[in-house]
Amino acid sequence: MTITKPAFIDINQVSVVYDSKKGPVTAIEQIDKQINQGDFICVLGPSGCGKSTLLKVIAGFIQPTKGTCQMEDKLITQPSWERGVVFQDSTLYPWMSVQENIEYGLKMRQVNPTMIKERTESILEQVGLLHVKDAHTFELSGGMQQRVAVARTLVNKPKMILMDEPFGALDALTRLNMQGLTRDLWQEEKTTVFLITHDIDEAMTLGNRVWVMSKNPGKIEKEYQLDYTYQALTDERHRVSVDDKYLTIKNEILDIIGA
Ligand SMILES: Nc1ncnc2c1ncn2[C@@H]1O[C@H](COP(=O)(O)OP(=O)(O)OP(=O)(O)O)[C@@H](O)[C@H]1O
Repeated sequence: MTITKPAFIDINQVSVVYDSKKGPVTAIEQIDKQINQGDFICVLGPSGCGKSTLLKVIAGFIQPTKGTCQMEDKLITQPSWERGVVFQDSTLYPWMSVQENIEYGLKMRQVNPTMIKERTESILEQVGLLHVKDAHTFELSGGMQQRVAVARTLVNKPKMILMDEPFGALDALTRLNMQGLTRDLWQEEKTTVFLITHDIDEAMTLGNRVWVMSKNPGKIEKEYQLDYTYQALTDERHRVSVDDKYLTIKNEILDIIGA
């Protein structure tokens, strides 16, 4: 008898229909996908195709109208620290220092104080914020604030991190730095990442799997399994070589999303 391990995340025939003033809106329809532990999934698609809706189902913020979403064989029915979420404009607490913002979730969960101290120092170092740990978050640049948001999520040691256009508001250079940091943390922490972006290069150079969605109804049109992110991990300057295959896939994606 073969015993098959349950998928880490099992998105099983999920549809979400919102009620709106103009009537029901089908945001996503019959999405059927599995995510493996350790995957870095990047999701691309035109505006309104249901990317954030899918993230909210996995995070447990909303329930599917049809179908189910499970994590390690357990139905996802509510948000959990096991699935940390980072938004483009993650709100930090302005009256708290960087360190206090990061510690807050652990304190709420009544984690032991020695462990809180150890984990917070370690994550501050990993994201390069140790030198500003006592600063207020409003004193930091946008890129640094996003580092705090990522650190605040990772300090909980979530099994999965869900990111909704996390670098959308950052300038090009800061964005590149944050992409590199996210890739390194994914590798170091062996976590699972689900990241929504509008940037095809970002998706192709970060994800080991790229899901491309189309709209009306929102569904996953195509999946690419890529190894550019592993190339970047081993390259001294964290770059990937843009080969013919890369350009062909990028053009295919552009065609699917109708850009
Ligand atoms: N709470 C809601 N009530 C009604 N309709 C909604 C709600 N949230 C989203 N929608 C609709 O569902 C569809 C999918 O929205 P969603 O935000 O998931 O798309 P998206 O791909 O993330 O878009 P974007 O790239 O612009 O952020 C859209 O038509 C949107 O207007």
